[in-house]
Amino acid sequence: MLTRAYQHSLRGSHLPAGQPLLEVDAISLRFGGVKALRDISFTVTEGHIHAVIGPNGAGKSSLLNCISGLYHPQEGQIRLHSAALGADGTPGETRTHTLTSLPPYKIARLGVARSFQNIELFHGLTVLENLMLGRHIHMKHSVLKSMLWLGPARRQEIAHRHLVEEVIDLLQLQAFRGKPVGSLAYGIQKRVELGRALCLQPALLLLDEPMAGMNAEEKEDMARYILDVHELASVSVVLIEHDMNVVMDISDRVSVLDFGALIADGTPDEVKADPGVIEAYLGAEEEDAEVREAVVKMEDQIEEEHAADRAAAEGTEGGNG
Ligand SMILES: Nc1ncnc2c1ncn2[C@@H]1O[C@H](COP(=O)(O)OP(=O)(O)OP(=O)(O)O)[C@@H](O)[C@H]1O
Repeated sequence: MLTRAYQHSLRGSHLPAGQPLLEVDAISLRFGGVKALRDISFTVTEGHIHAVIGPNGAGKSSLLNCISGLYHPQEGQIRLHSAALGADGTPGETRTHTLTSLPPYKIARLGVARSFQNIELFHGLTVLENLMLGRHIHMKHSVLKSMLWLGPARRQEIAHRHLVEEVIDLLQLQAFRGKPVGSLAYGIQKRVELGRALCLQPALLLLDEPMAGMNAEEKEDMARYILDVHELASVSVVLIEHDMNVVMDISDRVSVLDFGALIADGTPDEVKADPGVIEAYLGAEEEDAEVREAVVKMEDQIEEEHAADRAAAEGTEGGNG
């Protein structure tokens, strides 16, 4: 819940809602003989939560890595649209940036912020320090000088602190502000990671499985925070998720990957009813069930062998006594 009115906009884009923000246009990515992405096209709309879902190995993280510049697809283009802010505060001239050939830091400067599947925070630093590091792109003075309170760096730090405090408030991190990130529960660390990406004032927020490894209650909390980021801060989000049920309630649009191909792209209701999607997910579930069954059988066998060993050892001890 909001506790006060916010002064800073956390949204880095000035495009009107409903316009194309990110266009993924016929991208293909190969690793040697592995085709991780095959001719993928879809559009992310300004103001949307756009989920990309798919079973393990479908290509979701590869796609996110292409958008954020960690991977460069061999074919196709990814374009980001932006608008300058006019003097009267309304959106001005629009520009298109081709991301496909840019390095990650330039893509981040254009306002594309991301969180990672495995938490990538500084575990020895506090929540506040980690969030301040999320502001580095907007800082003229180094973070080190700011931490040392030197001259103009101090004024800069105060301005950035205001924004960071609003992120802390939005994500209800007040109780953890001064604690080292490494000492916090996993679910809170994931929230701090979301906060750090938000501190960039992103035009587009890329979240890579923000609910991975969480129990049902933690997943529900995280979904609530993502909705708050979207509704209260109006930030557009691309959300990668493995679990179809988690994203259906909060997404405006869903793209489904399977074996590197886009098998569906539509509203949650359209995607849920798509026979190809149902088959891909049922297939994956059946495979999971087969693996689980094999593991149970193996564990039973190991247990039987241990029991036989123990019985033999007891028999030997009895004989010696
Ligand atoms: N750096 C890499 N080198 C070689 N192969 C890779 C690399 N990254 C991904 N792949 C391969 O590309 C395919 C897609 O993997 P990716 O991690 O994108 O899938 P995913 O949908 O994110 O899976 P998960 O849900 O398990 O995270 C897989 O076959 C994977 O082994």
